[in-house]
Amino acid sequence: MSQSLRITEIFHSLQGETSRLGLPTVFVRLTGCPLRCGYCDSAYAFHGGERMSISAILEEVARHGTPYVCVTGGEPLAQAGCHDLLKRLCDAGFSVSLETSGHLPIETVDARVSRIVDIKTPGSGEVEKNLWTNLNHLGAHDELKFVLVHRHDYEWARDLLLDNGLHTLCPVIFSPVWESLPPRELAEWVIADKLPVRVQVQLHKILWGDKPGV
Ligand SMILES: C[S@@+](CC[C@H](N)C(=O)[O-])C[C@H]1O[C@@H](n2cnc3c(N)ncnc32)[C@H](O)[C@@H]1O
Ligand SMILES: Nc1nc2[nH]cc(C(=O)O)c2c(=O)[nH]1
Ligand code: SF4
Ligand SMILES: [Mg+2]
Repeated sequence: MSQSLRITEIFHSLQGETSRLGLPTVFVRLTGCPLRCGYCDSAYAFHGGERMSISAILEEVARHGTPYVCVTGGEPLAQAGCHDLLKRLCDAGFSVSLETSGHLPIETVDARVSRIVDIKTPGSGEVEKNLWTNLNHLGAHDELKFVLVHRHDYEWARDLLLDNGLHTLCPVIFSPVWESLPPRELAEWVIADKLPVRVQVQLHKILWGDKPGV
């Protein structure tokens, strides 16, 4: 039997995060996640979904006719078939990014994929799940991301960044939790501390609000 993955949704939108911000992109959201971040905007992907073969996923992605694909979830790497899916998307010529929680090993991901690796903060409730050895496998086309709940998260992330020179590994994003940490406050903290990070607000939520499929 050919390999299948559990899929919550496949949709076409503008990339709302990372250095690919604003690019028309097809999103493949895999079902299931072993973490429970308090702020998660994708909890509808924890359960359910529909089994799809990798060929059927590729067909659906290709139907949208755009070169950029973002594989997300849920936690995509929690499904064994994710590695094959990423490889097949790259083989088909797509420019692929992966959103991952940083809880599972990233070194086995196809080298052509741009890996966006969250570092979970104390405010997420999942800080103890960070797999710190992932930091040894980052390259220039990957990105590290901190999603921040409050000032304490900011100071924790800032100190971790500066103590370990994380910005020398790959670009680093600081993003406020939507409608929790005011983006302007985060912007002013980063300016005051002259941090070598990119402050980013989720573009798709500014455009369409916080809902599935955008
Ligand atoms: C839904 S997660 C899926 C991928 C993976 N499980 C992870 O956590 O990276 C995709 C991205 O959305 C971020 N995110 C989730 N809820 C958010 C919220 N309420 N505000 C801002 N970013 C959020 C996550 O931190 C992560 O960077
Ligand atoms: N437009 C849009 N951009 C995104 N970038 C990462 C997303 C995600 O949920 O991982 C996402 C999403 O859900 N929508
Ligand atoms: S790891 Fe990602 S999908 Fe899972 S709960 Fe956290 S933000 Fe949501
Ligand atoms: Mg999202």
